[in-house]
Amino acid sequence: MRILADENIPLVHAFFSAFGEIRQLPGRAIVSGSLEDAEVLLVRSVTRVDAALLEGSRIRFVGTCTIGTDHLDLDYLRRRGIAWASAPGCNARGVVDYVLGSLLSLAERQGVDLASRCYGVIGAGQVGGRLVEVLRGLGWRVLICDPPRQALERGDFVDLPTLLRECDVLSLHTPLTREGAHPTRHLLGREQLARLRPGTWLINASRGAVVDNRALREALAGRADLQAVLDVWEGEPLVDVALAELCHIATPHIAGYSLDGKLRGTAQVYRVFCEQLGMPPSMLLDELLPQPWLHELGLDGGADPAWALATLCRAVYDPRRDDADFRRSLEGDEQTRRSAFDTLRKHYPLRREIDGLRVRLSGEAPRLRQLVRALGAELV
Ligand SMILES: NC(=O)c1ccc[n+]([C@@H]2O[C@H](COP(=O)([O-])OP(=O)(O)OC[C@H]3O[C@@H](n4cnc5c(N)ncnc54)[C@H](O)[C@@H]3O)[C@@H](O)[C@H]2O)c1
Ligand SMILES: O=C(O)[C@H](O)[C@H](O)COP(=O)(O)O
Repeated sequence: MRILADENIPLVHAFFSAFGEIRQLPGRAIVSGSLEDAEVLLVRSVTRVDAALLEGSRIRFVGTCTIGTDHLDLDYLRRRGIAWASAPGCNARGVVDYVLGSLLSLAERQGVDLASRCYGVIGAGQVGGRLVEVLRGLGWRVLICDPPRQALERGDFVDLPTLLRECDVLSLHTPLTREGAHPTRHLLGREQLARLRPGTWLINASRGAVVDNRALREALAGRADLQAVLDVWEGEPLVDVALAELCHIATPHIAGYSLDGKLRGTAQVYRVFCEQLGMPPSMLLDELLPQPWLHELGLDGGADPAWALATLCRAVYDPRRDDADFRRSLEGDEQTRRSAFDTLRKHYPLRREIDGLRVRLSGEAPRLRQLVRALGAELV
């Protein structure tokens, strides 16, 4: 069996070499002429998988080691009887860590108490749902807008206008969709952005086009009170530099780039592939994941909770590091900037997730215990 894989899929050899010969290419270089006689295609989000790529090929399985599937033409795959798999939830925790790090940075810059803000989560699936749990676990006020879930469940949901009216922080976690009852392309357009409360913080770590980037640039340029954190951009890998410069944090689509999340993505697709072949999976992710370099941390029970929150989150990840690297790459001509975007992602530094952290607390410290639990770290 011949397998063609994006070169940025970690451990692809460990998981897939037993099935056949693996050839690797940069994701953007996977085009129709490069498939040759491959039967299995393993991609990440930068490869558009549709008729233009697959027509006339021998591909019979497509695996994307990502949560998002907007780069796959699923109707075409179904029509052609091509089996496919994605990796639901694989890097959700990494995105939550990114959002927490961004909130800490915004709070520090603006001298704001995070507990005093009202949070609006738009899209409460694997990522947004976990974020809601963490924020509510910290005792903060959270409103959720998720019309598809609202239509199916009886629950505590609000519509988008209510969310825009009530919330000081908006965090977007929807897929990018253009059709259906609740399309998300330009979900936040000029009209919605004009309705943001004074001092709103807007975080987008979903897909660039969920927010109208041009309208956002104009809104940020016209209102100094708004703050934006953007990990995803319309037109990636080319980014609107003026928009990036107006953002509090700007990063090259790395919110979910924890090592754990990336490896989970490979492992999840591997498991579906084994199922397709009717074979029991023999590789276990836990045996391949290295120990985190920081796996235990001690906190005094008398520590200030706000300080403890920042210390625990930043012990694992601080998005200001990625923001600084990205800003240095926003120079040069278009081609230079496109390739800098991809290079930063290809050589992304090692990062782990907060739920791999063990925290030793001295004394009773009920508030700190609640905080550690809310973050998903383990109390020892
Ligand atoms: N920046 C990154 O690194 C990164 C990492 C992971 C995922 N993502 C993106 O985040 C998206 C969400 O990931 P997930 O794992 O939570 O997906 P998910 O499918 O588990 O959840 C998406 C949620 O959005 C809701 N939704 C759909 N349309 C909506 C609308 N119009 N308004 C409000 N809610 C709506 C769905 O009902 C669902 O609950 C992915 O599709 C992907 O594009 C980005
Ligand atoms: O959908 C996802 O899982 C994320 O957006 C993922 O982190 C994208 O990373 P890429 O596939 O572009 O490497």
